[in-house]
Amino acid sequence: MPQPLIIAIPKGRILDEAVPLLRRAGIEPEAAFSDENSRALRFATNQPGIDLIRVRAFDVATFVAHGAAQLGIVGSDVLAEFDYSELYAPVDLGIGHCRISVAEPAALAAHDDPRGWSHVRIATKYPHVTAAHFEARGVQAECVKLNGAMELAPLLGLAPRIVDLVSSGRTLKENGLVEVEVIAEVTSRLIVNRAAFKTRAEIVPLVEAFRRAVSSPLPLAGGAGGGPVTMESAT
Ligand SMILES: Nc1ncnc2c1ncn2[C@@H]1O[C@H](COP(=O)(O)OP(=O)(O)OP(=O)(O)O)[C@@H](O)[C@H]1O
Ligand SMILES: O=P(O)(O)OC[C@H]1O[C@H](OP(=O)(O)OP(=O)(O)O)[C@H](O)[C@@H]1O
Repeated sequence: MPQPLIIAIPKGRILDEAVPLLRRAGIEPEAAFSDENSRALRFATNQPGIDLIRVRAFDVATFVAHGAAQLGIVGSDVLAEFDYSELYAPVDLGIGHCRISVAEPAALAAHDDPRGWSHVRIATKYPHVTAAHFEARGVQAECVKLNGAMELAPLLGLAPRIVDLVSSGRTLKENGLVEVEVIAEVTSRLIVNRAAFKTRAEIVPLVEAFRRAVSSPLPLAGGAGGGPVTMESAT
């Protein structure tokens, strides 16, 4: 009996959108998976051949790239920051919509001209994405790495600008910042470890089940062809 496939799921805000998608792909996690009070990190599912782990968003990519998990769900922001060659991202899951943007205080933006920048100091959780974005147009970016609450940096003089995720824009607004450039649109992707994809035959139908789950807004009926994957049908 092969080891169960492990799918890494981020425990932050993507979790709520990921659970219905997992269900539509035929994967029903045990009850503790959606229980915020549970301290467990690895969970069984209705499929004996599939387990889930709940980890931090950035760590999903690390677990899957190193083969500790075979599949995962992760934002394209994280993929862009790490650029792991061991990862294959076959399905855009259409969840976790946001964008990665440059923002600065409204007062600075009022007289700022991004075309005149030659050097910028930026507080961000995404130093590689930030450096690559500015380098592409000949601007040197000096990054101060933060793991959250980037919006505080301009207010407290840590860096005049930030690069962070923006969705409704509420966080920027409530901290007196405005978006001045969009670097990239972000959605969550299904990722697969490339070596596992070649050696574990059951991954192909699982990827197809996710593809169908994205294109079908309703729970998929069981049965051959359009139904959710089972480990029996997958092998
Ligand atoms: N405001 C948002 N709207 C939509 N999607 C978002 C938003 N913020 C983050 N995301 C997506 O959700 C992923 C996880 O973000 P989240 O904010 O849950 O992580 P986090 O809590 O900062 O991570 P951690 O605490 O684990 O370091 C991001 O990588 C991104 O793809
Ligand atoms: O445009 P909005 O809809 O306000 O969303 C943007 C906020 O969402 C994310 O933070 P999150 O709430 O996940 O907190 P964290 O990054 O500090 O963990 C992001 O880092 C922004 O702060």
